[in-house]
Amino acid sequence: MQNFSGVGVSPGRIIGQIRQMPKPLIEPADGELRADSTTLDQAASALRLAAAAVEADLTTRALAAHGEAREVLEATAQMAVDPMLHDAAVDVLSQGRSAERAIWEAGASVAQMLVNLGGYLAERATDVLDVRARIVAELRGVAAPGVPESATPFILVADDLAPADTATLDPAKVLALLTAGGGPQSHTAIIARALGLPAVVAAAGVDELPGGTLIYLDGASGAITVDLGPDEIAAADAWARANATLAVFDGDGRTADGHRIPLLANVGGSADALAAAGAGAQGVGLLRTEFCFLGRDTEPTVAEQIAAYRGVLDAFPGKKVVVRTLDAGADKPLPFVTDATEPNPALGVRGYRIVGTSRGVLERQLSAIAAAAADSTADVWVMAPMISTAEEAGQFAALAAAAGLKTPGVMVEVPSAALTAEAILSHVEFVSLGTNDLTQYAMAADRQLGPLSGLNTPWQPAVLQLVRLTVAGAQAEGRGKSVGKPVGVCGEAAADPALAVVLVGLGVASLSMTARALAAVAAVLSSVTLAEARALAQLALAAPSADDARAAVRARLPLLDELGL
Ligand SMILES: C=C(OP(=O)(O)O)C(=O)O
Ligand SMILES: [Mg+2]
Repeated sequence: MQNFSGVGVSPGRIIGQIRQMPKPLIEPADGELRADSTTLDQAASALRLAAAAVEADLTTRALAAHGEAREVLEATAQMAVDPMLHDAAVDVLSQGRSAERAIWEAGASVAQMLVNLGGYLAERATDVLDVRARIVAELRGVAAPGVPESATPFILVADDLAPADTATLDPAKVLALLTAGGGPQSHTAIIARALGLPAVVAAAGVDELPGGTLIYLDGASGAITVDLGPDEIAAADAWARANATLAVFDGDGRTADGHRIPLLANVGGSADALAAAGAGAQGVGLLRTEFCFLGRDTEPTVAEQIAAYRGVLDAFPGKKVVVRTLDAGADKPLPFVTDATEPNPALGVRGYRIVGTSRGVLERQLSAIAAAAADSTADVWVMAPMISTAEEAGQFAALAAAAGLKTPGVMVEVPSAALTAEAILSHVEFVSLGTNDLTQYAMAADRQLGPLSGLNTPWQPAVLQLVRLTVAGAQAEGRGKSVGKPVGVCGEAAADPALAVVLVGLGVASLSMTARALAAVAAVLSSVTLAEARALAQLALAAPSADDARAAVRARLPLLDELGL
């Protein structure tokens, strides 16, 4: 059978059987009619049988689950045989519609009714829609939507994974992720790194592989091998051994000659923060506050915000925590601030820009951050996303000061900010490079698109130059002062151990990443002196292409191969 190649986005070499994520269910056509040969009674009983099968399946899964997951599955199982849903479907059936169309329409009207009732019941609307899709799949004899069930661990293969799919992944069951679509900064890639799962994206054709196929996946090189030999078995064994040594970070990021580089964590809420603290993170370099409120239709109250931020601060007493104000828009829309009709959301009202369109939201958020900080021993820094000009940085600093926050900073994730870093830093205390967006905007390549993954890498010469210019801007701003203002990195580039060394060589003062990457980055960083890191940075800057830069640096970091990174 043919081998495949994609873009490696989360390292790890693994052999396992694949399970295909079912294709998204297609809605039964509006007006789809029942076959003439099927009576109303026959259609109603087919519907009842399909619903009972869905109930049985969900109940079996509930029995194997624990805690909250069990309760959710039990409740969803009951929903499958809910008499109100069934009666509504029979009503539609009696108008001559097919069983699939009947349950589809009945599910929509029951879900709408729950939404109208509001509160807890409104939250059940998604369960009804999930159950309706499962019943349609059962009636059609195709696999139910969602992550497939399996008694044994497997490599999950999909076209691409949505945030809702990745949220239900069980890391004990899923060995690795492999997608035909998606890009290096897509949700699949970010979640894989956060869960520590090896992953390859943009491997065209893998979604056609038969379920159960045994494959070898290399999450660093992007290679997928279907014809396994002794080399693949040895590589997977070596990775399993090396991975065990990469499980611990001693909480002190430094180069071989003892130059300290704090290694911080990117988190989306208190659960992440607790895990990051457990993994030795020296603080939080990026709290993505929008992740605390994804899916909310309304602005969280100040009290709700204080509680969410306090949960993160409490995990890091006495340590630095950089709280980023809402970065809503583009790939992270929040209905209460995002205009869903924007023609070009990545270039739209995103991040800090909501200050001009959603009056008071930023001010209320800053006051919530200040209140949470006042109650905490954490060293709270506050940072604005999507800053394009020095004026915006100045306005943000003024708003932060008005809220009583002392350490304002901004992200450098738009090329204009990198080019004007000196002026920006005259207004704020620090900057943090968001290499995910900086790459997307420098290369004019949507960060979510697999076909553009060659452009969309922070190894691109243009992106490395923008990092260099940002550091140069900070140095110019600090000239004549006893201490300069720090430039950190909180984009995914910091989680790539080879690139982390280059960033340090370019003059970056701290690195923030998914907690899972801390140990690997710390190990590789401590294998080079600062002078060696600087030499590697020069090598990368001099390379004619992203691939050349990566290959030249990797060739001089033998530890990467030894550790399977
Ligand atoms: C860290 C970044 O922000 P986000 O990924 O949340 O857009 C970035 O753009 O690099
Ligand atoms: Mg960003």
